[in-house]
Amino acid sequence: MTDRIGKKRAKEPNRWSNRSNLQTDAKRWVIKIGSSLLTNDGQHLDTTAIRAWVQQILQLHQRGVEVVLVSSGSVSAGMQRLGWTDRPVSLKTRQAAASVGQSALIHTYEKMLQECAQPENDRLYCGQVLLTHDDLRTRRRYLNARSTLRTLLDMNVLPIINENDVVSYSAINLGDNDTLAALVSNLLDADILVILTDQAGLYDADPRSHPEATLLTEVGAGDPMLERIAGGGGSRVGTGGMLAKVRAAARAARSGTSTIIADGRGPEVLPRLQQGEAIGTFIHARLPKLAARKRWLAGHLRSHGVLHLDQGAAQAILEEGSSLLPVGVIAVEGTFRRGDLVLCKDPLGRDIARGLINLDAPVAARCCRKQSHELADDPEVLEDVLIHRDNLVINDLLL
Ligand SMILES: Nc1ncnc2c1ncn2[C@@H]1O[C@H](COP(=O)(O)OP(=O)(O)O)[C@@H](O)[C@H]1O
Ligand SMILES: N[C@@H](CCC(=O)OP(=O)(O)O)C(=O)O
Repeated sequence: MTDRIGKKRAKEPNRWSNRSNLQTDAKRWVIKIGSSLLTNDGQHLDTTAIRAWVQQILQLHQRGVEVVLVSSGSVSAGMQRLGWTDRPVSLKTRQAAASVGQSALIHTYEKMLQECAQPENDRLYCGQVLLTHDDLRTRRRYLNARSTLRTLLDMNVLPIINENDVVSYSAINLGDNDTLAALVSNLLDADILVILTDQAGLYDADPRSHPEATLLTEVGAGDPMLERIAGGGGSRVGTGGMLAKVRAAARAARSGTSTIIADGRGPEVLPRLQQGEAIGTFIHARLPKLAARKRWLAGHLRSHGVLHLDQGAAQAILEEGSSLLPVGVIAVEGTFRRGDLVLCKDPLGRDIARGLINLDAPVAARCCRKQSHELADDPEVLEDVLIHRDNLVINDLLL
């Protein structure tokens, strides 16, 4: 198995972008810290380790990196507070432990952020975000979650995300936070997803049962080989295991986000990654972010409205790759909302493009034919571009 992977890897690095550059250039990071790492024996939060990660996150912040933290640990923290020694198995006891533990978990992060703050730097506050499966599947809630997270980032706040274990029930819960972290990476178009765990990265076999296993340094997301070597479920404490991490990397790659799996106990692991060091396993997204986004858009079947374009606007988006401005739109149809997919038609009624619109339908309707300066005083006109070119996919058949 090692040989097969070895041969493949020997050919592949040329096809991939330089990992060191990707790491140093990444401006928005989603960092996931798993249960196995956060706890001592699965029972207590390891506050010394949490302090070290908080210090590292503060360093990233100082270097202009936006960080979103996905942190497990609520069940373990709850066990600690409740004096339980065995991990709860029934859904209701697990939910109860999570309820008690989540506040302890956030309290620990807040305390560490306060203790590690440097007087010369602005204080970094954290905001708790608990998400369920439904929040990410339902378009409206998805957009709300995205907008809240973006606002927190704009306000320079560290969002700390966990699954809302108290209301998630087994049939629909995400289960492991690797999946949640990948979905959040898609939601926010993260530049990089860093999954910190209790191993140095992804090995060609489970290092617990195969001490001779070799660490893989660079692989491609979605390679079926990875699922085979990633073994089954997680450790005694963790939920998803390496398999969930490999699948999360494939999911993150859909938005062009590459993933790093690394040892969370490694000294200064986050700042060193940010400086481009080759630590852990780098899972390349293969497609650049913009191409991944456009592919996702192209596959999005359901449109919520239509924009009728004049000839100038049709030409500008088809031939010059421009964004769509309100001045080139003659009329709008449909009851779409900001963030929905809409079709663009030219004066002959042909579907020439599809894209994500920046305004709700009534606001878009009153912007038609108007120049940007005519819209400057309208508080509901949140953007002067109707569809940004990065969110626009042209109908190739017409070119
Ligand atoms: N190929 C592999 N490489 C590395 N670890 C593996 C592999 N296959 C299975 N594992 C196991 O996955 C565990 C990490 O997953 P998990 O316990 O869910 O961690 P976390 O709580 O950090 O999400 C490791 O401790 C390791 O035993
Ligand atoms: N939401 C749960 C975490 C679930 C879990 O263990 O996930 P993971 O750390 O990915 O193995 C908690 O906070 O305890």
